[in-house]
Amino acid sequence: MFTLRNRTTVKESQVGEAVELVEVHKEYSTDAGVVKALAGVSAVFEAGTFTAVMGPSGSGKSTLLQCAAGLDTVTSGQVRVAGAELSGLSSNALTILRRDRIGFVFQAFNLIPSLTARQNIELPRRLAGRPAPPGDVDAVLESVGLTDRAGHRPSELSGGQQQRVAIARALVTRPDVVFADEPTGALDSASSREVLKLVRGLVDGPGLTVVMVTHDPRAASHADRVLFLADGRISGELADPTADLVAAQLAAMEAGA
Ligand SMILES: Nc1ncnc2c1ncn2[C@@H]1O[C@H](COP(=O)(O)OP(=O)(O)OP(=O)(O)O)[C@@H](O)[C@H]1O
Repeated sequence: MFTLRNRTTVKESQVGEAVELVEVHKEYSTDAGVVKALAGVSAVFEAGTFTAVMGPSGSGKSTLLQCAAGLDTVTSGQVRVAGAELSGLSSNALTILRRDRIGFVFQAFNLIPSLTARQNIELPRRLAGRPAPPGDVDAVLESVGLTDRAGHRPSELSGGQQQRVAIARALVTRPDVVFADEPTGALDSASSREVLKLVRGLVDGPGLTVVMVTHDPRAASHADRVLFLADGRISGELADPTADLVAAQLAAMEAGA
């Protein structure tokens, strides 16, 4: 299993809140007027936990993820990641925080077709001018079960394997938090299960914090809890979710209950 940085000592961020949002508002100005994507979201994501974020289309899930990961700025409110308040950081410090402490996994695997799995994993660190030690790349390849596929290009890998390469790429910087936006959205159910088991293992083993947007109740059932969003607000929360309970909650939301 891949070992996160300083696992011999307990990091401050692993015993408290890895991510905290306080009264976060996010508005977009459009030709049609102002869109309130987030309308006062407060949430804590404890270190070493796995949270699924669900809700109807347009409820603000991706915006929440983008703001929490420092990929987008908030209109008002605060976002803290690993103890740092994002709006208080210079753009340089924010870049370093994102590079060193945060991983991001998308629905589209976003792999470079001409590069091998290993080269794809190495790419972000190379572009940042800080190549990963080969041992680190070996460790993440092993942690996602792709040691024997390191030399394969994306076209030679299944969808599930490609997403595992994308996860390894997010892990090679040894982040505290991984944000995943519909990571199983493009996968069949068997590959989805494989990827979700892997993610679950990264939380249970090395103690990663994972925040995952999904539309799929079965995917959400792998998480420790589900946060439900509606109209840019948190409308509910479910601990120890099962697929049936999640589906029932979503159906109730759709029915306006
Ligand atoms: N860059 C943007 N400019 C203008 N409006 C935006 C922008 N990004 C998101 N929005 C709007 O903000 C609201 C929330 O969008 P968001 O993508 O966060 O929802 P979502 O819950 O992730 O939706 P989906 O499940 O369909 O992906 C929507 O009304 C959307 O149209």
